[in-house]
Parts: sequence; structure tokens; C-alpha cells
Amino acid sequence: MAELLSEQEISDALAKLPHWQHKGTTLERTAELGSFPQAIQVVNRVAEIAESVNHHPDIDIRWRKLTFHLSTHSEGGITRKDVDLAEGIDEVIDAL
Ligand SMILES: C[C@H](O)[C@H](O)[C@H]1CNC2=NC(N)=NC(=O)C2=N1
Repeated sequence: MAELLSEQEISDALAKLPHWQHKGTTLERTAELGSFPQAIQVVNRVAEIAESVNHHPDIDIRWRKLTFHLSTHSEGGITRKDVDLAEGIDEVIDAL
């Protein structure tokens, strides 16, 4: 079971995740990709990570713009699982 992170722990984590923002019970990031197919490629790669860790993002897809919202629904807030997934999403995008 993942523990909810404190405000300080979230702040410390976001210091290493400059693309992400803390909004209420979620971590949020947007990414503008080069094309719609490239955006879907990112979604598919993120889906593989999510399935491997059984922790899934909410993803808003608008043409080339992706918005990721991460929260641990079973805990009603942000846990280490969300921070780890944010790192994984950044790695997918940085690898393009
Ligand atoms: C049964 C299954 O393990 C749970 O529903 C998992 C699936 N993926 C999940 N993803 C997220 N973001 N939060 C959860 O609490 C969660 N729970």
C-alpha cells in the first residue's frame, strides 16, 4: 500500500520534475508533440509503463497536446507511485 506524500515530500519530488505541477490531489504535466501520431506513440509507451507497474495516468489527448494527471485513486492523493510514473513519462518524452 502506498502512503500519501506530505506537502514537503511532494515539493521535494517536484524539484526534480520541472515539467510537473502539483494541483490538488494530482500531479499535472502537458506536452506538445510533433504530430498526432507521435502523441499517440507517447501514449502507447506510457501505457506499457503503466501496465507494468499497475498504476495508470489520466490522459487528455487534444491533437498534438497531451495532458497527464497523476494521482493514486485508492489513496485519494499523491503517492510515490505517482512520482515514479511522472519520472517514467518524462523519460518517454525525453527519448523522442
Ligand atoms: C485493481 C487495480 O490494481 C487498481 O485499481 C489499480 C489500477 N491502477 C491505478 N492507477 C491509479 N492511478 N490509482 C490507483 O489507485 C490504481 N489502482
